[in-house]
Amino acid sequence: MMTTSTSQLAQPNQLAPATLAISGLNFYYGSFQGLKNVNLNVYEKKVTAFIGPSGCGKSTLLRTLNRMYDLYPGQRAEGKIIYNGRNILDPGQDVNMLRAKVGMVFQKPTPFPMSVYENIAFGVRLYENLSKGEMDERVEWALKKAALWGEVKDKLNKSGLSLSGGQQQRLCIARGVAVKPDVLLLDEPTSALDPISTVKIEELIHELKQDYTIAIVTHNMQQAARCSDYTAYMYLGELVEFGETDQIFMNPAKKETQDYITGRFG
Ligand SMILES: Nc1ncnc2c1ncn2[C@@H]1O[C@H](COP(=O)(O)OP(=O)(O)OP(=O)(O)O)[C@@H](O)[C@H]1O
Repeated sequence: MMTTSTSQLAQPNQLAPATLAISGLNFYYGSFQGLKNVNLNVYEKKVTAFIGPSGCGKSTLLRTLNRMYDLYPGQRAEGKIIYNGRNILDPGQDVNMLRAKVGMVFQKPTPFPMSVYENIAFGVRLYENLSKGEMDERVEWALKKAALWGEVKDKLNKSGLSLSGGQQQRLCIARGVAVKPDVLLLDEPTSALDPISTVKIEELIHELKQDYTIAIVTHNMQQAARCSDYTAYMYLGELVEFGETDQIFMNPAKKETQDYITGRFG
């Protein structure tokens, strides 16, 4: 069993190396502090779930991991997020390259208003110069990785917006995978989807973790329990407890975690 404090974090027995090692992370929306001294490892080819009540900072934490917040004035992060030996919060970090390596899928499916094929090819062209044949192969590969190829192989020239919500979300995952990232950040990826699409995405997460490190924000505790290897419970911008998912759900070290996962919170 593992316990944590926000100042000094014991990590689980390390079966996998940390792809992202977060330490002393503070985040500010102007003068409001959204994250307080967060320490956490996101382990390679594992799924890490961020859970906690609304407003606790789950999405904020996820958005620091590829510096998505940089797009918004007044938002800033302090501390360390070590990826490939470098602190990605350093001003010298190439954020476009970072976002290719640490891709993000949002709550609502956000396909570009272009064909299924172009939805994938567009991002690849930003980073690589592929021939038509190579691009065709990459598009097919990404759609297969996202378990969507069978459903769209005859609709590659149709608009991405013509797909169902669940298919659109898998298209967004394919788009993220196509640029060959190391990490996929999933921000409540099934909250806008029906139960069948949700099961498909959860199965897909299980497949994808063979190749990618995954961090997922979810409100759905069953989903966290089903999909993740590690779970981080957050409250008011602090990391309350982090550990292996089985331990967090079956034997949490902190009463606050226990209250939340058993529905006694609030
Ligand atoms: N753009 C913003 N400007 C100011 N404060 C913000 C902004 N976005 C979020 N916050 C605040 O930061 C805190 C954390 O928000 P965040 O969205 O990370 O929470 P969350 O745990 O993901 O919540 P939810 O489950 O409701 O999506 C909240 O108090 C929120 O009000």
